[in-house]
Amino acid sequence: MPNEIVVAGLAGSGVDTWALWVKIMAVGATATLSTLMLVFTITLYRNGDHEAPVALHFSMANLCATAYVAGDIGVRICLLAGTLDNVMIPYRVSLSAVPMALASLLALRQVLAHRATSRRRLLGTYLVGTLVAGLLWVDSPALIIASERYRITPVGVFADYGALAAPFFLACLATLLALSVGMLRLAFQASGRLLRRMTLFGFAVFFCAGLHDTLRELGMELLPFSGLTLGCAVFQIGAFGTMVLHYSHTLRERAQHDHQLRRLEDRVIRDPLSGLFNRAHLEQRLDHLPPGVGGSLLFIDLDHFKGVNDRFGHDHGDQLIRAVADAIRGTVREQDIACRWGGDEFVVYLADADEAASRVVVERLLRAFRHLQLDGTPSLDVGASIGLATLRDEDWRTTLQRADQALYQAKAEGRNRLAVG
Ligand SMILES: Nc1nc2c(ncn2[C@@H]2O[C@H](COP(=O)(O)OP(=O)(O)OP(=O)(O)O)[C@@H](O)[C@H]2O)c(=O)[nH]1
Repeated sequence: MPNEIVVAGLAGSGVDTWALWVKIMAVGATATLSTLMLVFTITLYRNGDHEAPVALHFSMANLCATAYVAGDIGVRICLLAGTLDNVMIPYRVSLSAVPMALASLLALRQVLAHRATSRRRLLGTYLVGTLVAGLLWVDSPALIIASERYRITPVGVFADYGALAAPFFLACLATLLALSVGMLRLAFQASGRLLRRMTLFGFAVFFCAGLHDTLRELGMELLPFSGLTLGCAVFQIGAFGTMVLHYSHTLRERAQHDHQLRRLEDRVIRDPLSGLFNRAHLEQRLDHLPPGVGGSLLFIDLDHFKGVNDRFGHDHGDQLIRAVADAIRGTVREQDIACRWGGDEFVVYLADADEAASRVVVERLLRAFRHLQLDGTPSLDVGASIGLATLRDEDWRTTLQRADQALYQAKAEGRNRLAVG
């Protein structure tokens, strides 16, 4: 049919620019969301998320939906531009997207039903979809599209169909129907899963739109526009929202998991009474100090601690250990390592501190220990004996032995003082 006659026929065909703008907005939304979904899918795969295959086939279906809408827009632009020479190209793009989308949805159904679906089976599904899509590009009265000719109706342009057209559209509809029923059953079994519920919703939208558009292609016009275009946009907006929710849920779960892991790690490396590091952790950290690193070790032992236990009871003794630990924590720096060595003994590694700097820290510690207040007791004048040794070119255990000897010296010299080893 000559173009002029076609364009003239379109003048009263109801092809309005508003419908074009709606479709352009729909394709903008679907294209953006498809891209975001694809990025999201890649992130799921990189994080080893078990929902990643679901997201992949879902994204594929969305990309096909985008191609469907884009092709549909191409047809409409050709109509408005009044040049129908190439209208069959976007028309075919749009129609080819249907079997491809169905293949993606079948693959989605397969992974939802059987997590361990073989790759060969999934590839087979996509191959069949591609072959059917390929048939749409062959002009033959025996196939789906008979020729390069088209039909003009009040709602748009339709291909000159071949013998397989009606079976093709009905097969697409039957596949959609079967998928919807299967999905319904799956969604019912896994009603708690947001992603699956969303799939169900998507199928409901797709099915209604697919039914409408199949009838429309077969000549029964219900609404003056293609339902799949808007159905795809609605579906994708919902699908993207679901993905965001799913991802935020995954992130929340991961944060909780990390928190629990940190708490467990803390239990392993900390002394439960004082909250300081335990001996094993200090030993491990000192074992991993780089060779030649500076610093010093303090060996602290409370004076007459047994007397506190005897006078005020074991609970007050525990309270004093906690108070001393707080005082140590409040005095040392972030990079230092303070540990409860055992009983009333504490060891502190002062990073990069020479003897002079360490003496300043010891002064502060002894001052902090004075007048520690425990519940229901008078202010305690807690004294501590401290042995100090700076790291040399030797094993840290040797340095600690020197600090320990210095501690005994401090005890011997009358307690509550510092001795350097
Ligand atoms: N309350 C309490 N007491 C503890 C804990 N661990 C050890 N002790 C007690 O701490 C006391 C340590 O006593 P000693 O090693 O004799 O030391 P001291 O009484 O401080 O005497 P000097 O070190 O010689 O000044 C012992 O009586 C232990 O039973 C604990 O976790 N809580």
